[in-house]
Amino acid sequence: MVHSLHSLIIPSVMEVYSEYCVLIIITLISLIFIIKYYKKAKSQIGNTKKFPPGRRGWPIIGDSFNWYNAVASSHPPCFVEQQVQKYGKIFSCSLHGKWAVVSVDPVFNKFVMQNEGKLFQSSYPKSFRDLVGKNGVITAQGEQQRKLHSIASNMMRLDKLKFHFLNDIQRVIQETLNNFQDNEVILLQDVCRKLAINLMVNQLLGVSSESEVNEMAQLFSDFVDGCLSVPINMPGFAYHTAMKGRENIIIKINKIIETHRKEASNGNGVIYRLLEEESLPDEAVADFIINLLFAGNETTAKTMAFAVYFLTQCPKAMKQLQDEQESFRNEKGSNFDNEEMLSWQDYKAMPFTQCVIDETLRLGGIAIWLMREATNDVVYGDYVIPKGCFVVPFLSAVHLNENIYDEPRIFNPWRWMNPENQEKRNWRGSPFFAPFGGGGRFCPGAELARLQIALFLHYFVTTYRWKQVKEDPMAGREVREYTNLTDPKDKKWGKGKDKIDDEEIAFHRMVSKMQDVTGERGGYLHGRGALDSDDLLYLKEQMEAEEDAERLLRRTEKPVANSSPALLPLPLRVEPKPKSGIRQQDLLKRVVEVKSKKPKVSNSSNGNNSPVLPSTRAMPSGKSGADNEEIETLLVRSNEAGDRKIDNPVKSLLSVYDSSDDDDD
Ligand code: HEM
Repeated sequence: MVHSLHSLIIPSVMEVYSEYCVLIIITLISLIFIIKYYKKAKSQIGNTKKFPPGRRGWPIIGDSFNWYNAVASSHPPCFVEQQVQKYGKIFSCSLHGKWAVVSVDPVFNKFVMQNEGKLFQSSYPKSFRDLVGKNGVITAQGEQQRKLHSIASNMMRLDKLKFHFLNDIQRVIQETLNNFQDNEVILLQDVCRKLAINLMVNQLLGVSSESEVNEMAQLFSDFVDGCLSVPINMPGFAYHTAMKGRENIIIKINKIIETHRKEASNGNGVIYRLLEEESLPDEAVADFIINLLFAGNETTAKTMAFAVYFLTQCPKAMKQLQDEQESFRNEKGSNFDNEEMLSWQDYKAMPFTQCVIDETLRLGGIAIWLMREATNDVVYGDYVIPKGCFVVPFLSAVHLNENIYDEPRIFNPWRWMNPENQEKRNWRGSPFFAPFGGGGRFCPGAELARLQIALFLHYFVTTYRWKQVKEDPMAGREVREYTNLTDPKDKKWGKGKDKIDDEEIAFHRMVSKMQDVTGERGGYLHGRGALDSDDLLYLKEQMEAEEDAERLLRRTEKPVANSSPALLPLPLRVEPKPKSGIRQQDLLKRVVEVKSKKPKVSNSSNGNNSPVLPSTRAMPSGKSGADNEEIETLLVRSNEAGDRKIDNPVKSLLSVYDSSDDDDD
């Protein structure tokens, strides 16, 4: 039984166990009901010859256990891949006593996402709806969902982020990281979780004082944990604590609303803009905030943690990212630590960091699959999907498909510099890369999440250092050299372009974008017959995204275009850093000297190897892939770029892997 949007996006091991518990409870209590439903569903399917093929699994339980074992494993799509080999890219199976059509077909996935609210809709159990609130965008359907979704998208639009969030995010990151004590042993995932929650509290509620942030963060944390638990609303159960957390959050939110109305107080949080710019009833305001909090918290935290994990496994990528990030500090000189922060221009000039984020989203499987229900009998190609059937676009399987990506289980941020991948890379509309979903439920927090992750990476890699205490055996299993995937010979565009060409491209893109928009939002348009402001907003966002991608490409192309093939591969180039003497390798060595007597740090043995996908589920959940292994990371703050002396030698100890599932409790 799926309990929450979170469980659809990032099932963790704890969640899997709670799924089992729920499954058993439901199976026992609802046996008769399920058998009835099963028979009904079967007769329905019996009548439709073209129901996608697939195995039926065990009675009632169907394939539920295989399914959850797979998504908790190091390679979530493994169950799906087996079925695909037997039955094709769209197949059926039985989950929780209900038929599910699972797809690894990018085009069908896009079709499902685009037809949200028309042929398909997301569906959640009542327990989850009660927890996140029925007035929030996640559980809302139809017109209400569209309205809330457009408010959320508008609040977190790219151009608003620079005014409302840029500096606040940096301040919260600095404060949160600085708060970890020297010699404190902290799991990396806990650092990221704490950080993500503090960011959410700050950005949604505009709360900035440390005590208030901590108080709200605790309530939020109770709430989020309960979303992943067995839905028993009795004292002692996490679900009950979460419901209490929800009540307390609502009390806080109502206080903010009251003070805002009485004293015209204003802050920088989304809530203030919501109150100023929109006219939602108070209870809808609370649910709106709670929904954003829920959807944006774990997703961002896990992406941050995965990014550091993958980078730690891949020293070349780490170095390139560190060089890119340190260049901003070098430009700003010693002012940086005191008063200056990264500017919007800086953020827009981080091509490699953006590649790292995209690669982390692709490989890390943050959004593994989406869950929908057919609202009608849907005919797609040769298939008929009966009304009421679950429909599961399995995004991760597309992201890890070797027919779509070269060496898909390798962390290779450079792949995104390859012009051939530029179209794929459009995470707003590409069928091949949809880490933020698509269609009417496309993640409204996507830009905010990317900004938070980029800024986190900046402060993390330029200000802290860490080391793996134990080696990851996975990294040694497959030894690979990075090869430059952006062979200049393959460059079809971007070279020698003149203005007219550019204009032509822009014009064509405009036309095709219009078609995309009318296609994607076709259902809405049919009713109204014309593009509305939402459509135009959407269109503008798409155009901006593409322009960004194009600018990024131009920037990233230059060095490759100018370098001869003999100098390839680009990622292997080692350049001295004139200003900042600090290098990850050096840092790691020195850290080892401080912490352990080992002559070499673990990642040096990793050398030029590109890490294989370790355990996409392992890092957040602490399970599988590297089950018994703990890679501890020593985090040390360096006070000044260029200062080779360690002023604060042992800031804190992080661990990339958690060897237990406890943290999800
Ligand atoms: C790396 C971080 C993130 C990832 C990978 C991610 C991914 C996704 C995905 C795949 C969906 C679509 C779910 C579906 O179609 O059923 C979604 C929806 C959503 N996301 Fe995100 N998200 C992230 C961060 C955020 C942040 C920071 C926020 C807000 C502060 C946010 C708010 C939402 C909301 C409100 C929805 C529901 C939209 C709707 O149902 O209309 N997300 N996210």
